[in-house]
Amino acid sequence: MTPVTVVFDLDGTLVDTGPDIAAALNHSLGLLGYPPFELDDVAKLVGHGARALIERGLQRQGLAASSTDARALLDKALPEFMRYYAANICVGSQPYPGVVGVLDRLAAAGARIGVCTNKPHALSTGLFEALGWTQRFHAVLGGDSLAVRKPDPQHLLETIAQAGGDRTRAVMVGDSTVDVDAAKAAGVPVIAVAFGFSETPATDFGADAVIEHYDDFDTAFARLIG
Ligand SMILES: O=C(O)COP(=O)(O)O
Ligand SMILES: [Mg+2]
Repeated sequence: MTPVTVVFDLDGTLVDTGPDIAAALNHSLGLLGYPPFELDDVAKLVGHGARALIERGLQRQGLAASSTDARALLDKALPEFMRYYAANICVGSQPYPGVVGVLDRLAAAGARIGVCTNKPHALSTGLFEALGWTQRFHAVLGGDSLAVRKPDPQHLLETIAQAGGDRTRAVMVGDSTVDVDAAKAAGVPVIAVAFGFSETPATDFGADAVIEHYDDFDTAFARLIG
């Protein structure tokens, strides 16, 4: 039988990366003279990749995203964000409680495991190296791996394919609307985690299941995959 494929989002789903994203954002915008953001505020800006994060950060500082000033500042801040974050990729980041057990159980059961993230690919693999997780995943597709990204379903479908799986035997796990929207458009059942980075409650995403903790993963997963 075709093996089951489980595709995880990264930020806010596998790993609480908030502290290191906040440090890199505050560093890069701090160099341009902006005051630091609180951790909770940064979490609300994450989900659409590094460029969007800085754009949204500048917006919160009162700069219209389309203005010439904002674009010039973005061009300065983005390389500095990437440099600082790559050098400090796993200082305060922590896997969510119970996630290692879930990954271990899925691997033991022969599942294909993929990561579909809007985080740049190099930062994603850098984080997995720092955590000693590189061998856990059959495919990792970042926000810059394809010409499209979540919520485009192709990002998820390509992750499933590269993991060696099949769309008809797959589940997506994510913390934001872009994850759920990509999964729905791809026709893949989706579990939303309620503990990630989202401005809106996970129960509003329209996911097939919502879990508050990875202790509840196995039950939700069994119900969806049959
Ligand atoms: O880095 C981001 O903006 C989003 O990353 P995610 O897709 O893993 O949540
Ligand atoms: Mg996420």
